[in-house]
Amino acid sequence: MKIVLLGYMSSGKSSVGKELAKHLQIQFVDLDHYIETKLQMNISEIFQQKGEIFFRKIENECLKEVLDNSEHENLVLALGGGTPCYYNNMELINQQENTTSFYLKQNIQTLLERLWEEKESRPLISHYQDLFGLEEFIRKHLFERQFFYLQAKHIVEVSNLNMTQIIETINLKMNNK
Ligand SMILES: Nc1ncnc2c1ncn2[C@@H]1O[C@H](COP(=O)(O)OP(=O)(O)O)[C@@H](O)[C@H]1O
Ligand SMILES: O=C(O)C1=C[C@@H](OP(=O)(O)O)[C@@H](O)[C@H](O)C1
Ligand SMILES: [Mg+2]
Repeated sequence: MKIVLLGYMSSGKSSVGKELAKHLQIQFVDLDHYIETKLQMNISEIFQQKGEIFFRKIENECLKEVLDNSEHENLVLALGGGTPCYYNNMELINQQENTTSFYLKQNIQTLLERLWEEKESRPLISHYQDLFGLEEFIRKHLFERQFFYLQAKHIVEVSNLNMTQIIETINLKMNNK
């Protein structure tokens, strides 16, 4: 079984993915980390030196590579926040056999607090100098992206859940289907 986690920046995809894979004792791949290893550059360097269009192309290629790799039969895959919104990435995920997807739906306030603390590592928002500007961006961006996120097979409202509860909820939803 392949489990794909998607959602907005800082919704918890990478952290939940790592814990979920540990819990299920299966392999974990973080798509951003996979790209960084492949290119020997971090995400910020890729955006700065190669641009976002290049990043989206590599992201699409790496997604296909991970999904098609027969060594990754059982896998938790954490996407980047933008992965579902480019190319036919959601179609690739939803058409993949033995694969299910979860949208980690987080509230704006938590996203804002986390992203304000961690904006330096995220090139799309690193230039924001005030909270109001960042909040306005997140609201508009999430509104645009939600269309793609809602194509996930399952939605997990993570706002009021701790890590253990998120993992429990994912397991429950997976076993009911
Ligand atoms: N369930 C959680 N409870 C508290 N903090 C969390 C939780 N999930 C993620 N975080 C924190 O939120 C930040 C963003 O998480 P991360 O996993 O990097 O999100 P994403 O991969 O979706 O961008 C990190 O600082 C992480 O420690
Ligand atoms: O939302 C996005 O477009 C991005 C999200 C990031 O991943 P996280 O969602 O893990 O921060 C990373 O892929 C890149 O900075 C672009
Ligand atoms: Mg991440």
